[in-house]
Amino acid sequence: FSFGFYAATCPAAELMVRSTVRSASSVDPTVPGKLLRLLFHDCFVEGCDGSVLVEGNGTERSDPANRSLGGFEVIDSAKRTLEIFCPGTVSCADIVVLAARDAVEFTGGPSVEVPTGRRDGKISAASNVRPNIVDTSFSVDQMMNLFSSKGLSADDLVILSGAHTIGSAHCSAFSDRFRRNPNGKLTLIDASLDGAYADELMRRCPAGAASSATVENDPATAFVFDNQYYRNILSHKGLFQSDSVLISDGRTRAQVESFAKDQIGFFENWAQSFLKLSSVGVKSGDEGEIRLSCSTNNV
Ligand code: HEM
Ligand SMILES: [Ca+2]
Ligand SMILES: [Ca+2]
Repeated sequence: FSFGFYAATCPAAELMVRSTVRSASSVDPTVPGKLLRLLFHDCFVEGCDGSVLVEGNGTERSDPANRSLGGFEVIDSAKRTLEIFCPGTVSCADIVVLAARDAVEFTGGPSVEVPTGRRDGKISAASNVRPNIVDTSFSVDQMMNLFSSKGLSADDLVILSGAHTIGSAHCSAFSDRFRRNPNGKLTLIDASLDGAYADELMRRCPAGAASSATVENDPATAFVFDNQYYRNILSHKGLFQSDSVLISDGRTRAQVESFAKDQIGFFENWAQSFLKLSSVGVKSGDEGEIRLSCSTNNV
């Protein structure tokens, strides 16, 4: 597990992932957000080992908490290219990390050099998902505990939550923060939410909205990786409860305020925290395997 792990065995590996991510993102601007979230959900369950990619009954990917993940076809497509030029060499776990790294860069975020050489895990169990993934209802304490179990700090929590500067969410992820009264008016259940913003969210997620309806995480600059997320939460327009609570806790509020004013500082910190996230529970050496297809374990 090191920088340039494929320099001898597949020198163009990072370039091939990059060009796959670039072309997929130019066709579909929702791709970067999906790829970035995929990394989070991979690394928090069994480490960054591609376990989230495996298809089938009872796998992580089949768990309801992972139903709204996307970007799998981009990973598969990069893997297909890599299998042509460097068969059996580049892990799916690395492709997930490289794709997330590129997604951030292509949307205007910092470029981060990442070590490679992660091996693909052989275990992917739906029952591992819920205990390891943060729910939007979590308190700052609960989030800090889960992050700390992955070797990540309270600062990492604030910094990595900045990922919500791109991408989108299904109505069900935040609809419990307000309620529509019979007269059509809104009652705030989560009083920390800006009323006008909640009205807008209710309009975008009307009763009987398709379950596929989505809202942008950061409506101001939805497709730009910037520090707008922190300004949103300071103005009580964090989309998830788990975003809003970051300013109600003394241990996280100062960081939010500082990143809201300082994009360069956010980018520098992002690079560090991204490296930490992408190193969680990495398998190397003779652990795991190099999958031939990202959606199935080798037979
Ligand atoms: C800290 C606790 C976190 C919670 C509670 C949380 C929760 C969520 C939820 C509920 C969604 C919406 C999913 C949907 O309905 O489609 C979402 C989207 C997203 N999350 Fe998080 N998240 C957290 C941290 C992170 C981290 C650490 C990252 C990456 C570093 C991340 C990246 C994203 C991205 C990019 C999206 C947009 C996905 C898309 O566009 O499809 N999140 N998150
Ligand atoms: Ca994993
Ligand atoms: Ca943004």
